[in-house]
Amino acid sequence: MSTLTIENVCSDYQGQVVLRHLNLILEQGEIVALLGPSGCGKTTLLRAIAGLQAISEGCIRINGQVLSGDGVFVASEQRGVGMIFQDYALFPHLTVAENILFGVNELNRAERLTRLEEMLELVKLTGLSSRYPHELSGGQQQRVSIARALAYQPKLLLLDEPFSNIDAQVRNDMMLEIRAILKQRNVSAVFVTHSKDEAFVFADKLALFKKGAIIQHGKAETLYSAPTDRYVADFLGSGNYLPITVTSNYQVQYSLGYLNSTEVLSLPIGSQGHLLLRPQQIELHSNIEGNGCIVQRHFLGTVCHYQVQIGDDVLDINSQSTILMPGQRVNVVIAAHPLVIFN
Ligand SMILES: Nc1ncnc2c1ncn2[C@@H]1O[C@H](COP(=O)(O)OP(=O)(O)OP(=O)(O)O)[C@@H](O)[C@H]1O
Repeated sequence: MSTLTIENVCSDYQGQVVLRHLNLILEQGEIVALLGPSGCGKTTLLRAIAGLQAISEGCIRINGQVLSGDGVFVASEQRGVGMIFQDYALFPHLTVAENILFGVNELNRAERLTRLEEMLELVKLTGLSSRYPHELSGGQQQRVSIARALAYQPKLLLLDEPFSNIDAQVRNDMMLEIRAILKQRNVSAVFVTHSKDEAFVFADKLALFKKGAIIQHGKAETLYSAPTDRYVADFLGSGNYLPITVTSNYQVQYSLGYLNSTEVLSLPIGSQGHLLLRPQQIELHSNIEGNGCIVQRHFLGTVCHYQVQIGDDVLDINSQSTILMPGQRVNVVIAAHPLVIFN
């Protein structure tokens, strides 16, 4: 059974529509990132799942039980949902132990202690149970908020930009660490972020928002390499768009020749469009009679970013070859792959 089902959900603030017919299914143990620019409705959906925001249409279910919709509205505290916020929202006057056990009411004293020890070990804070939040680092405070959310064994965890206050240098490790904790306990989670990089690291699937609607939902790799439109393609990474004409089910023509697709093209033969090429999908080979010319070079550490003129187009290309210099001629090679074309 799926953990969370969002079906045709709409929501508004005083008549102003902010969520438009959203559909999303989250399987047990899956982590989905609600991704999109500021103001597109990510937090509103999270709040609707938590029972902090009414919906005007559709239905939200957890493990088959209707929580919002069909004339039903289950109160937030009865939904079995844990929340982790950007600012951790710890109680400053309570110790780590008291914070973690705050929502755990049904256990006796011995069971509470066992639960506390288990949580402290899980988030690697054993020995710090009597400290107060101000005596912890930002990362430790975030781990307390995770322990608190997991301590009462929620059916679903909701995370609202939980890493945006964490130093960039430790953020990646922290995301991997928390992801491992959720995977270890098979917790399903919905994670709000406006950062594609965070979504790639933390989530199994992405739901990309645009103005209150989900434009595409699926594995990060699918959205990156097979985006359904330019909005998705551009949100997830930079790209070049080459004008092309489809010449067969597996081939297109561009200004310098032909390119082959390893999958059948969706556009009919004769149609025109723009081919998406990610900067790393183009190879460069030094060649004094080559079809391209380096116009700019920018060293980025693991790769070099080049701008290369071919015909009338300037392409952005990332290459591991760092020895090419502006003015040098190169051969631009685009290997056959599943071509993505927008018309
Ligand atoms: N309490 C409110 N009253 C009226 N409008 C609101 C309220 N909260 C949010 N909105 C509006 O609803 C829309 C969606 O907001 P929401 O907070 O869900 O976006 P978001 O994608 O989470 O943005 P961010 O990444 O900036 O947090 C925005 O246009 C916002 O201005």
